[in-house]
Amino acid sequence: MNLRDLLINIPVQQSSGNLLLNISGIAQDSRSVKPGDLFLCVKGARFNGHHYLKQAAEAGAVAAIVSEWPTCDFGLTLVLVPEVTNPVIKEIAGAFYGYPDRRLKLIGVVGTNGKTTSTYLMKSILEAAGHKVGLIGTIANLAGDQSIETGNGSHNTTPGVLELQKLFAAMAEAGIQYVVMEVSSHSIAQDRVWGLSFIGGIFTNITQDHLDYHKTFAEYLKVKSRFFVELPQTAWAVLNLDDPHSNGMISQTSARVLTYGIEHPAQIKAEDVSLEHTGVSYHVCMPDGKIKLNLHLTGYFNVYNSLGVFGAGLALGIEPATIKIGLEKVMGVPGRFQTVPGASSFGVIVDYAHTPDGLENILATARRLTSQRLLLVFGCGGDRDRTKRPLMGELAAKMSDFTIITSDNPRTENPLSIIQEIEAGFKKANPAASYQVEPDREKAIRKIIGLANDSDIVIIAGKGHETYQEFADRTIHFDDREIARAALEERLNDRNRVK
Ligand SMILES: CC(=O)N[C@H]1[C@@H](OP(=O)(O)OP(=O)(O)OC[C@H]2O[C@@H](n3ccc(=O)[nH]c3=O)[C@H](O)[C@@H]2O)O[C@H](CO)[C@@H](O)[C@@H]1O[C@H](C)C(=O)N[C@@H](C)C(=O)N[C@H](CCC(=O)O)C(=O)O
Ligand SMILES: Nc1ncnc2c1ncn2[C@@H]1O[C@H](COP(=O)(O)OP(=O)(O)OP(=O)(O)O)[C@@H](O)[C@H]1O
Ligand SMILES: N[C@H](CCC[C@H](N)C(=O)O)C(=O)O
Ligand SMILES: [Mg+2]
Repeated sequence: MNLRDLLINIPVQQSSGNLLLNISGIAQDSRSVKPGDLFLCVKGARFNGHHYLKQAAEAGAVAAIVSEWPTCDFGLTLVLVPEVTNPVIKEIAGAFYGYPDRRLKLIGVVGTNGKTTSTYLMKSILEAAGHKVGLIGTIANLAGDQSIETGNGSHNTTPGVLELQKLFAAMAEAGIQYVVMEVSSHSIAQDRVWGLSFIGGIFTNITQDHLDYHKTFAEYLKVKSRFFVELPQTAWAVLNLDDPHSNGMISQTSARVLTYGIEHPAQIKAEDVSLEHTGVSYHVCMPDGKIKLNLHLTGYFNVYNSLGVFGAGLALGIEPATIKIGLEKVMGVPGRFQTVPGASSFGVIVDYAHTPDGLENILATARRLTSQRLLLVFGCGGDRDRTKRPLMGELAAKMSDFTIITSDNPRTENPLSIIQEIEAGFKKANPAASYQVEPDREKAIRKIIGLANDSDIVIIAGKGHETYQEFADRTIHFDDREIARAALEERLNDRNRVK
């Protein structure tokens, strides 16, 4: 495709070189440029892409879009625009990939907790209704059962505009009809989802997180609400009425609204909730009937996640019996209340709870599932919202019987400083609560598994499906589930030796 054809909707201020040259790909990171690419110079939060023009040219880029005219063109065709924003990138990438999002039905899931879980449930419902479904989110990007790599290595929940267009193109090519995607607050604030026509959206909840980025809760709420404000009249919005912030979204959206809840009088309600180790059952009460669900996912919060997607299924005209089949097919979501096999007399659960609300929910659920002790290992991520650390410490002190405070992706921070901030909340809430500090997460997991007695539940929180631990100078392979399994095996071998 020639460069000029990619610029049809772009306000070009100046250019040099051949605008008719062929473009074989688009990159916005010099490290991923391939020969024949168009390089987009983005001024980001940490770097200025204009400083990487030379590297891009050396990697084979043939042209670049800039917002600052460089002193040297490195042999590239240059195009000057006022700013290389995400909407500009969306236009260029859209033209390159043939506007793939227009060929897909997009459903967005917005909320602090429950997005990943909801997308897995929604995918299963749509598949039960006979559709080919894509999924975009924290754990993976999927076209049906096929995983699609974005190749940018950033592990974003909602990928950047360029990766999104690439993903949509691959999905459209694979015959996907619906795409269920997690829409993070960062992605709304940064216009990563700008210009996408969602057919509907689900709101799970909003509680404290990401104040490092959004600064205030009011701003965080405003950003999440923006998704619903921008939904067109033709779209639907399914909102959780038990979250008080849904009311503001309902009054601001022009989409068709459907509400769900347990406590408040919503259109779709859960009744007779029964929580077991193996799952949760309840009745969904709808305006025109009632249906019993037996989910393999457990936790009170999964009643909310499943109600939200149930509402979305109804909004799409799917029969309740089909929605039920889809929901009951889901055996689990990786790293979400995932039982580690190998412990016979006590339970070991790995969970992605990394917010105060997530931790509170997971501990409350586990408490209802044991008559014995609740043992917890957790930490908080570095270079992320610091204010959630003492709050999570506080919850651990109040809700678990014994806690080991450890590290969770310290990134550029000192692991012990993060732990101290958690510890401050812990001690303040319950000076008598017993705990230990062990910054080495592997040792912490081994230690807590060594301490478990019959019928206890061990919760390993914060990293869920993650297979890495990020430090200032390196990222290592790290999987809570692998370490817990190895620790359980060792414990068993040790006990057999003693016998
Ligand atoms: C702070 C933040 O959110 N940054 C996001 C943003 O990056 P940015 O545009 O600011 O980029 P930058 O790193 O300053 O670099 C500027 C430009 O220089 C380029 N560059 C840089 C270095 C180099 O050697 N060569 C080069 O060309 C970069 O590719 C980029 O184009 O846009 C990128 C593309 O969309 C994102 O990948 C990136 O996410 C970073 C990696 C990140 O960690 N984000 C987290 C906080 C995040 O977004 N999390 C949410 C989940 C939150 C939730 O739980 O709800 C998410 O959606 O993932
Ligand atoms: N509806 C919910 N309400 C509160 N907590 C929840 C809910 N659903 C899940 N959780 C808790 O939050 C954790 C993360 O769940 P999930 O991955 O589905 O959320 P997410 O919104 O995708 O998170 P992220 O923002 O990191 O992508 C779970 O492991 C569980 O502890
Ligand atoms: N989406 C969340 C994930 C946090 C997971 C936790 N393990 C951490 O690294 O802090 C975030 O980016 O804040
Ligand atoms: Mg997620």
